[in-house]
Amino acid sequence: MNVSNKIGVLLVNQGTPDSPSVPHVRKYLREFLMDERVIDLPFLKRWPLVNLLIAPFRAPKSAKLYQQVWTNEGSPLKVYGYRSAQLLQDSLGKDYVVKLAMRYQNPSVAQALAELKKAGVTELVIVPLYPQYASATTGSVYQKFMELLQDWPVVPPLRLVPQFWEHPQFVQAFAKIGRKHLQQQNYDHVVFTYHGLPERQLHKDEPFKSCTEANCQHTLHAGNQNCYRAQCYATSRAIALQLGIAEENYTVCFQSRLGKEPWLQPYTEDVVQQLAARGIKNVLAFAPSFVADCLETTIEVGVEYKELFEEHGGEHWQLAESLNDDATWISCLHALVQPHPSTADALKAA
Ligand SMILES: C=CC1=C(C)c2cc3[nH]c(cc4nc(cc5[nH]c(cc1n2)c(C)c5CCC(=O)O)C(CCC(=O)O)=C4C)c(C)c3C=C
Ligand SMILES: [Fe+2]
Ligand SMILES: [Fe+2]
Repeated sequence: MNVSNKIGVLLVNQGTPDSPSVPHVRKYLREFLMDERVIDLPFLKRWPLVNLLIAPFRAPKSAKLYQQVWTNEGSPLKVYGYRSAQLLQDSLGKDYVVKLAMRYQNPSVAQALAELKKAGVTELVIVPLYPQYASATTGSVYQKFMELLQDWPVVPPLRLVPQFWEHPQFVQAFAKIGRKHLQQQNYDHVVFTYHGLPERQLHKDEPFKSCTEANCQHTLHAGNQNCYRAQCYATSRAIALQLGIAEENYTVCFQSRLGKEPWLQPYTEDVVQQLAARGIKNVLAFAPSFVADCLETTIEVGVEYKELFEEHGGEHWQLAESLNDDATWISCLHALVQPHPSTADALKAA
């Protein structure tokens, strides 16, 4: 019998509002922040915090920022997501069906999975688009899938792609973008700024109780290999090594803090001011926890930190653009989906 296998590939990113209007941004924030892995408080504390405090007050401010990044095609995160999905589809060929999903809002994970089911896929590969593991991101995507697959009478062979910060093509893709900037201009310093997390979230999975800033900053070992902070430092080391940037010429920091409790430190806003105070004039900033430009890169890093740097005496602050639809990044995605010949290829060869 001739069995034709089709492999469904789902690229999943964080999500973005359907439009930059206040009601759509509020709806997005509510869904996002009510995820227990994002705000890891009991429901009775999380619900009023999100629905009565954060979403109503943050939505109008965030909507104004979303209006600044919005393009004719929509939110950049989604536009680059669709482009990457199409390029990956072209690269993988007809034995694969590639879809994009957003963990929050649209296209929803449920909708994308239903489309893959309709397309008759017999295997699934889930690719959370987060280079470093965090419970709030990769963990949440995995959980969502496991919930949705509960309704499938036949659960197909499934592969959950893990964090990929050390994948050679991921590192090369960022290094290539950095090299282009370093050839155009002299920089005194490089900043690697990562999306932050509440510090407390790191200590939920520490079998060896070894997660400390000093420890995670320098080593990645069995005890902290799943630690987001340790992976962020390791990502920076890998990119810096490719670019020949010495340790004293770069700084790792964490952005986007929400609320009053301690998040991962050093905070990017403090680092920006300290660098300017040290007389650093030209900075190249990478944001390698994102694979596509979005509000958090274009506005927060590219506009807000730039203004802060200049206010404190800095002269030139440049955001290195994200991977977006870069060819090396698409080959990284291809390798993540197909690390070795697929079942379909093996069947064809037999
Ligand atoms: C408790 C709050 C938050 C945690 C924890 C968090 C983790 C986290 N987020 C990303 C990637 C993205 N975040 C984006 C937007 C965004 N993030 C938060 C809050 C937390 N994130 C908010 C409130 C928002 C909305 C924007 C705003 O109001 O500031 C986005 C999407 C940006 C877009 O253009 O739509 C991404 C992507 C990571 C990688 C991460 C933990 C590692
Ligand atoms: Fe976020
Ligand atoms: Fe750690």
